[in-house]
Amino acid sequence: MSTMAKLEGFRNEPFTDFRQEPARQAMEEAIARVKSEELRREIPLRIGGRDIFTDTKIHSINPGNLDETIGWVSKADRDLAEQAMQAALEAFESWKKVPPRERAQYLLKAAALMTERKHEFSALMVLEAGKNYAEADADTAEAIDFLNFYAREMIRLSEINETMPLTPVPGEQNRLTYIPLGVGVIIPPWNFPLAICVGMTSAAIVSGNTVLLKPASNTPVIAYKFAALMEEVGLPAGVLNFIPGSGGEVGDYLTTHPQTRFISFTGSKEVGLRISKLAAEPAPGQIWIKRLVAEMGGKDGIVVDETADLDAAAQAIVASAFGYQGQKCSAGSRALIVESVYDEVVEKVVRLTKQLEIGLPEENKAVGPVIDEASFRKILDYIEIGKQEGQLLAGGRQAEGNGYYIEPTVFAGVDGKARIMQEEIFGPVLAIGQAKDWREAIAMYNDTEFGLTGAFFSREEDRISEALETMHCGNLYINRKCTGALVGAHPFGGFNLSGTDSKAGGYDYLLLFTQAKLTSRKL
Ligand SMILES: NC(=O)c1ccc[n+]([C@@H]2O[C@H](COP(=O)([O-])OP(=O)(O)OC[C@H]3O[C@@H](n4cnc5c(N)ncnc54)[C@H](O)[C@@H]3O)[C@@H](O)[C@H]2O)c1
Ligand SMILES: N[C@@H](CCC=O)C(=O)O
Repeated sequence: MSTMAKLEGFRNEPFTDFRQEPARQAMEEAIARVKSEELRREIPLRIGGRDIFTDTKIHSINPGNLDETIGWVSKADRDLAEQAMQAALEAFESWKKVPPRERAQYLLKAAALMTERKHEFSALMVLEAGKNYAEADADTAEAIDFLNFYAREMIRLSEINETMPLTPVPGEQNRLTYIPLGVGVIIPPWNFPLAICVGMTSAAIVSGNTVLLKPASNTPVIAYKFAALMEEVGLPAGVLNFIPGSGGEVGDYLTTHPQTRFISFTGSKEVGLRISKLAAEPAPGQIWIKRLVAEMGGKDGIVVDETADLDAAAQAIVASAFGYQGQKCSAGSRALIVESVYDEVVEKVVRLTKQLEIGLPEENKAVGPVIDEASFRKILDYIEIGKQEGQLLAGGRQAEGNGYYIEPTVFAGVDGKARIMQEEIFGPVLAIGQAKDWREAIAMYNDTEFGLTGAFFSREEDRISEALETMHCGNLYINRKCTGALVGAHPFGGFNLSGTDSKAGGYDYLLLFTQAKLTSRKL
């Protein structure tokens, strides 16, 4: 790899405007191409640079068209997970010595290729994850951003002694160096199947670690496309090992493995807490405390006071609740509105919700399917619970289509302690509650075990200042929706049971995948 001459400052990859006909056409063509050239393939594991095909497979299907196979993905078992661990341990010995600038080059090259083939990556997500064009495009843009951002961050950390010198001591030469940890297990979720997978993996790799990537079982084909891209840019064999498999079997095996140095997990609270517990217990022969980064669920919400721009607030509530069918950890599944404007905001939210078109993501409808049958059943169960806990004002049923379609659903008059106000549903279900004033609305917002994203709508500066201090969450937004964090601009991570607040896309993130070594030399 050639060393880099001059690197421009980081800028976010722009989103595509699909209202423009050429952009829409380009995406339609990419979907047609992916359908004819990339679907229904047998996808291997990649261990130490070798393809391994297994008899047992994950059958990845299109959640919006259940007859469409996306791919047949080989599945690792414990033996293969162990082979991957050995390959990663071996590769670590050489990868850790590759200079940071050189490691960063692999990410920059991958970012450039992904940018060239942007619609191809997005098209595969439209089909495998059920994202509409804008949601898939934002996912790919975020993946490109992570690659570009973490490459630059690794270079910055490697030059830290120049930019943040240690306090000088006469007669000593002191240096701080961020060195890698070892072999890490990367466990991403399916809901940002490219962005989060790429972000978690590339951060660990560029920091000098080698990894075992266990993709989410609903979206392994897009994860493989990323793994293949890293090979295309020449990443040495064994640095990124691709091992799809059952969370219970492969996940537990690697979580408890004595040579696992760190685990980077993004997913549900339940699985995150299980990993946290298992990883805390040292295995025989283990000589470190495993480092755990765990980003988990949310019960995010939007607070609206009586001075707010109510149209903007209603639009933000609908976008936050129903973007990607409410399947974002940042989804605004609660709205807390002061009583004097409650009826007006509810009426606006219901009207906007009823305008949302439901249908096939490849036809770019606003609302597509939820990810799988288990989610579909769980969400419909929560809707039944909601009917006991609030007033159903929109949706409330399965929608038509050969997939897991559910109508965007709004419940109003929901008590702050109700289950649909407290539990993460992870689907297109919004619970609206009424507060006597804005302080009570904030108290209702804070009354949760989570603390990921939130938004406050008001025109009063004093209230905004107070809300900025009192709303307890990792990502708090004023007068805008609570989804859509941008890499570098809105470092992302939550409080409480939303996780370890690792701040993906932020300036502290790579520190989680390194250990700082201080050397002091007497002159
Ligand atoms: N905080 C964030 O940044 C963030 C971002 C995206 C999603 N999420 C959360 O993720 C959840 C949705 O994603 P999901 O359904 O994929 O979550 P999940 O917890 O079911 O699965 C996440 C990953 O963990 C794996 N897994 C399952 N059991 C395991 C085990 N015992 N050991 C190791 N790995 C195991 C899965 O295969 C998958 O790859 C939601 O709760 C959402 O809020 C959080
Ligand atoms: N970072 C994304 C959410 C990721 C979790 O699902 C957002 O800000 O909307």
